[in-house]
Amino acid sequence: MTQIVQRKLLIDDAVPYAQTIFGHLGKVMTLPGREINAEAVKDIDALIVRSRTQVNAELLADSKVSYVGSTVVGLDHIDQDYLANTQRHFYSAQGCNANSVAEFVIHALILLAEQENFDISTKSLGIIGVGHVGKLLHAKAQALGVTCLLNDPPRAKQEGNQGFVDLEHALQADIISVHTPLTFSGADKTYHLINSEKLALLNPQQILVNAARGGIIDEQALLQTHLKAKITDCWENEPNINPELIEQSFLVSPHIAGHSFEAKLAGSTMVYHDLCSFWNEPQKNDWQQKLPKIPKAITVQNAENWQKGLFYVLQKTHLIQNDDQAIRHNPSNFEGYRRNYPTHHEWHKQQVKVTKNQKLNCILQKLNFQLIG
Ligand SMILES: NC(=O)c1ccc[n+]([C@@H]2O[C@H](COP(=O)([O-])OP(=O)(O)OC[C@H]3O[C@@H](n4cnc5c(N)ncnc54)[C@H](O)[C@@H]3O)[C@@H](O)[C@H]2O)c1
Ligand SMILES: O=C(O)[C@H](O)[C@H](O)COP(=O)(O)O
Repeated sequence: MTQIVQRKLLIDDAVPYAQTIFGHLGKVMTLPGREINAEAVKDIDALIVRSRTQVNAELLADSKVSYVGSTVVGLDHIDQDYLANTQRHFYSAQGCNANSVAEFVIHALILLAEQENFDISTKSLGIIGVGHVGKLLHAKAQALGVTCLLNDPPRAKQEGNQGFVDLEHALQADIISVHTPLTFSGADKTYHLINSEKLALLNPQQILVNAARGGIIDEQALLQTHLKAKITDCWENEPNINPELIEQSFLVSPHIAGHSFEAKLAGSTMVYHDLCSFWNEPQKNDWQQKLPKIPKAITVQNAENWQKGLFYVLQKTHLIQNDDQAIRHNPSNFEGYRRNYPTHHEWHKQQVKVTKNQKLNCILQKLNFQLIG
């Protein structure tokens, strides 16, 4: 009689619904991403990580892992050459959290606009890196009437310069938001892309957002740069973040821009589908019926203007100030807060009932809210 050997999966315990989604494929074990080590993966067939596990020879050399899935987008923690050279299958959920990040950036900017009393539609936005996140941010910013300057040399080389500007030009925008990967080599490497020389081009009226990766902006140089506002979701040396940058930032958060419920679930689902096909197993999607219901509708009444109405709606979907407060006075809470991050939903899941303000209706529609009655 042939004995069926059950496959073993080790999954970062921050992957939502790990057991529910992957359970039928084998024995599921979970560990915090930072605790996944060579000993833990020795006997594992499929390793599924987020961003906190360094996946390289040191981790995998003594293991039988043949499949590595990443339910996030950044690749700076994965030695892809090693995986390819050792014939290990690798898949990452590219694009899974792009909408979450784009929504986070727009929300942060509307919060700033309301607190500083300016009209966002009068501002220009320089988007550095126009991939999954950058494209969605561009579309949402355009919906608000914001003029965008797009910088993406790798795309410009492939597609032609039309529609793109160089970095120095993009850095002239009122607001600059960085959305490149963190890379350390090649013609377009991004490590300290925004260095002291580039920061010296900025003036005290500009706003700089980093929801991409710590290290793309030179943090030491940033600390010497006076700006209207710094919005910091990604940091050098996470989770040991720089208290001075906290103090200097208008809004801080513990690397959660991509942490909407839908984004996390999309990451898990994309890896699950890939693993099913790698193991030639049929997909089971019945777990989707167990997901939480859509949040209740938001009603906007008598908004003074479209920006105030939009701000009201955004705050009902997600109080991003809570993310700030969670670490501002207690930076050691960085990792704990993001690991137990409160659920919030993306705008396309949210019903909104608006009265009278046609412009607000139109903008909410362009931002993919569900307008009712
Ligand atoms: N804060 C978060 O929670 C969060 C969530 C998702 C992604 N991220 C980070 O954001 C990055 C972007 O995500 P994405 O899904 O848009 O990735 P993507 O690969 O779809 O897009 C990245 C874009 O950056 C461009 N690029 C590369 N080098 C560049 C350079 N030197 N200058 C300008 N552009 C350059 C690429 O050509 C590409 O178009 C990820 O690599 C990840 O590190 C952070
Ligand atoms: O790279 C990404 O996709 C994002 O930065 C993502 O939010 C990181 O996820 P983490 O494992 O750190 O929660």
